[in-house]
Amino acid sequence: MARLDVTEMFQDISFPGHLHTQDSLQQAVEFNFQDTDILIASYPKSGTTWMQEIVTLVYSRGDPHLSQTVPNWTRAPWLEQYYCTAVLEASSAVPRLLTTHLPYRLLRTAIQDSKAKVIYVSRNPKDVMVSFYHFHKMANFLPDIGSFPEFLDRFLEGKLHFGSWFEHIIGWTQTAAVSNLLHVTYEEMLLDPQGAIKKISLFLQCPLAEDEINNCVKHCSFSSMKDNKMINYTLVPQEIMDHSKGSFMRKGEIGDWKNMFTEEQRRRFDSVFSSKMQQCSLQFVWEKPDEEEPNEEEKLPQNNTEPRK
Ligand SMILES: Nc1ncnc2c1ncn2[C@@H]1O[C@H](COP(=O)(O)OS(=O)(=O)O)[C@@H](OP(=O)(O)O)[C@H]1O
Repeated sequence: MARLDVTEMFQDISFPGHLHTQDSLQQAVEFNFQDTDILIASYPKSGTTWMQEIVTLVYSRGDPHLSQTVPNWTRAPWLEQYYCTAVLEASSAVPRLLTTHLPYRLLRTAIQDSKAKVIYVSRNPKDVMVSFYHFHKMANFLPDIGSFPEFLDRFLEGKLHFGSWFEHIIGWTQTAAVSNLLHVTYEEMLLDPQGAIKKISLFLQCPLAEDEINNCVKHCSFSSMKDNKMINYTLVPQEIMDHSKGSFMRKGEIGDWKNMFTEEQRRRFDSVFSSKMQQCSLQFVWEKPDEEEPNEEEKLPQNNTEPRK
C-alpha cells in the first residue's frame, strides 16, 4: 500500500504532514491555555495513549463508559494536529484534556505563565525506539524507515519525526518552567499501576477510593485497552494504519529492546545516551525487575557486561 508520507518541517523538526500543517503547528505554539487545562506531554511511544486512558478513567472514577464510546483522539486531542481546534470548539468539557508530542521549547511561550496542569510521560528510550520502529511499519503516514540500524542512527541523531528524544525529555523534565508538572514513567505505570493512578488522581485533585482505583487499573490494563476500539486504532482506515503489519497495542513490555539490539548497538546507544544525558539526573528502568537482579546461577554471560543504569 502506498505511503501517505508527507513531511511538514516546523522550527527544525519534521512532522507527519498527514496530521500536521504549518497552521496547526503555529496554532499549537500560540495556544491559549486555560488554567483548568490538563496537558499530557510525551515523546511518541512513551505511553501517551495509556495516560489519556488513565486520566479519562480517573475523572470518571473508574467508570469505562466514556473511554469505550469516544475515541482517545477526541477525548484528548493532540494540540498540534489539524483537527484539534474543531474538537475543542465542539466540546464544552471542563477541564479540557489535551495531548502533545511537541518539545517544551515549542510550547514554552504558550504555557509558561499558565496554571494548566502538565503530565509528562516518559519511557526508557530503548523501548521507545523499538516501539517507534515497529509503529513505522504499520503507520502509513510515517516515512519508510529502512533497516533497524538505520532507524537507530536516526533516533540517536534526533532526525525522526517529532525530533530528538533527548531534547524532549531534557526540555520537559529539566528546564520546563511550568508551575504544575507531574512526571510519570511508563515503567511505574506497569510495575505499580495502583500507585501511579493514585499519584495521578491526587495531582488532578480528584482523589479516588480504593475500589475506584482498582476499576481504573482494570480498564487501563494492556489486555483491556488492546480490545477497546476507541483506543486500539482499528477504527482508523487501513490506508492510514495497516493493521496487517502490526498492532498499535503491540507488546506493552519493559525491556523489549533486548530482542532487537545487538551488543554493538547497545554499546553505541549507551555511549550516546551517557554523553547527551550527562547533566540529567533521571534514572531509567531498562529491564523487567525480575531480570534486573538475577541469581548468580541464572546470570547469562551477556548480562555480566550489562551496565546498571
Ligand atoms: N495499558 C498498557 N500497558 C502497557 N503498554 C501499553 C498500554 N497502553 C499502551 N501501551 C504501549 O504504549 C506504546 C504506545 O505508546 P504511545 O501511546 O505513546 O504511542 S503514540 O505516541 O500515541 O503513537 C505501545 O508500546 P509497544 O507495545 O512497546 O509498541 C503500546 O503497546
